[in-house]
Formats: sequence, C-alpha cells, structure tokens
Amino acid sequence: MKTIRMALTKGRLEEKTVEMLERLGYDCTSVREKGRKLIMPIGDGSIEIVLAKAADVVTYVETGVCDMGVVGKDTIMEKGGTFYEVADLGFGKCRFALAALKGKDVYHGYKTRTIASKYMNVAKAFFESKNMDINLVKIEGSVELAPVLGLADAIVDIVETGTTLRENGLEVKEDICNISARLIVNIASMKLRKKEIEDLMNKIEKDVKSRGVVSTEL
Ligand SMILES: Nc1ncnc2c1ncn2[C@@H]1O[C@H](COP(=O)(O)OP(=O)(O)OP(=O)(O)O)[C@@H](O)[C@H]1O
Ligand SMILES: O=P(O)(O)OC[C@H]1O[C@H](OP(=O)(O)OP(=O)(O)O)[C@H](O)[C@@H]1O
Repeated sequence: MKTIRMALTKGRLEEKTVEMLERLGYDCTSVREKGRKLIMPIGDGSIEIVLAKAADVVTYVETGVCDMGVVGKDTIMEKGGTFYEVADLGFGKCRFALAALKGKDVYHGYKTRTIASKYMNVAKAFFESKNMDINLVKIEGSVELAPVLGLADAIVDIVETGTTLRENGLEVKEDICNISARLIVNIASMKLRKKEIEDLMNKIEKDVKSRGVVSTEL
C-alpha cells in the first residue's frame, strides 16, 4: 500500500492534530520527537506527516504533493484554492471579528475607514458584503497595534479568548465567522487513492463525532 502524505499546520494546530492521530491508533512518537525534522512517517509507515506553515499546507494539497492536510478555516478563506474540504475537526476554535478601540464608532461618519489586517481577502469580502468603502492596510502580526498607534480605525483579526483585544483597550464590534481546523483532500488523490483516503476519513469522522463536534458548514 502506498503511503498517504498528510500536511499538518505547524504551531497552534499541531498538538491537537497529533492527539487526534494518536486516538486513531497511529504511534506519533516520530512527530513528538522530531527535533528539526519536517517529514516523518507515523504508525506502521502508512502515513507520512509533512509539517508546514498554514498557507503552504493548502499549496501542497492543492498541487497534489500531499494527499491531504489539516489547516484552519481562516487560511482556507484567505487563500482559497481547489481541493475538497471534507471535515470540520472541531479543534483550533476561534473566530474572525471586526475590532476597534473601546467606544469607537466604526460604522458611521463620512470619512473612509482604514482597516488593518493580516487577512486582506477576508477583510475585503467582509466590507464588500456591507457595501462599505475602506482603505485596507496589510499588517503581518500583532495587528492590534494598528488602531492603538493610530494607523487604522479598526482591524479584522482572529479572536480566541479576547485577551489580546482587552489588554490593548480594544473590543469586538462585530463577529464575522467561526473558525476551526479542517481536513482537506487533493482532488486527484481522492479518486486515485480512494480506498486509503476514505478509510482514514471514516476513522477521523468517527473521532470527530465521538467528541460531539457540532460541524459548521464546510
Ligand atoms: N488565538 C489564535 N490565534 C491565531 N490562530 C489561531 C488561534 N486559535 C486557533 N488558531 C488557528 O491556528 C492556526 C495556526 O495558528 P498559528 O498562530 O500557529 O500560525 P499562523 O497564524 O500561521 O501564525 P505564524 O505566522 O505566527 O506561524 C490558525 O490558522 C487558526 O486556524
Ligand atoms: O483572543 P486571544 O486569545 O488573545 O487570541 C487572539 C490573538 O492571537 C493571534 O495572534 P498570534 O498570537 O498568532 O500572534 P500574531 O498577532 O503575531 O499573529 C491573533 O492574531 C490575535 O492577536
């Protein structure tokens, strides 16, 4: 049987994904003791794990160098692409929100608002849906700084606990959508490796159900 290559998002989603694979019965010692290694087999070697940055997980799955991947809905929304999104894994939960300084009115007034975000496409689509004309500024991280420093009127960013907003004098003005980790599959792999991929998908779906995950729309 040919090895299935699965791309995992390094960082926040990594631990939960490994825990899920362990619940499915795959020995993930190789991932837990990886050091600086980026590719490693798990279990009996039927799956090979590729550790990548979120946006690159999508690229590797879309191009078919990886058969499947685990990535946040935020990355899927921002980057788009052609692949199957087959499961909401129910972890990595957070949300996209519009936020600004406490008490600031971001909706009214004649001046075009300046919005800062790491997620330019998500922010653009959100304001287009509201028919609001805005100036968008790309910020690479710690986006909360932009309104505090006076660069932007508001931000579109990920909120999990709300601590970063609160500790910087900001508040959510509007929730945009929920985010969680998703399982994605390459289109050709789904046909060519149907049996192996479906077997793994079924195991993952069982695990997701057993955790009582209420799946959002895929
Ligand atoms: N509080 C949070 N902040 C950011 N992402 C979160 C949070 N909680 C869950 N996530 C999910 O975890 C994924 C990976 O986040 P992580 O911060 O590890 O990587 P990243 O956003 O690509 O940042 P970096 O560029 O620092 O690697 C996100 O794409 C998102 O789906
Ligand atoms: O609601 P909270 O629990 O405070 O989490 C949200 C924060 O976490 C993320 O930032 P991250 O730590 O990934 O750093 P970054 O801003 O440099 O991307 C996100 O962009 C928020 O800043």
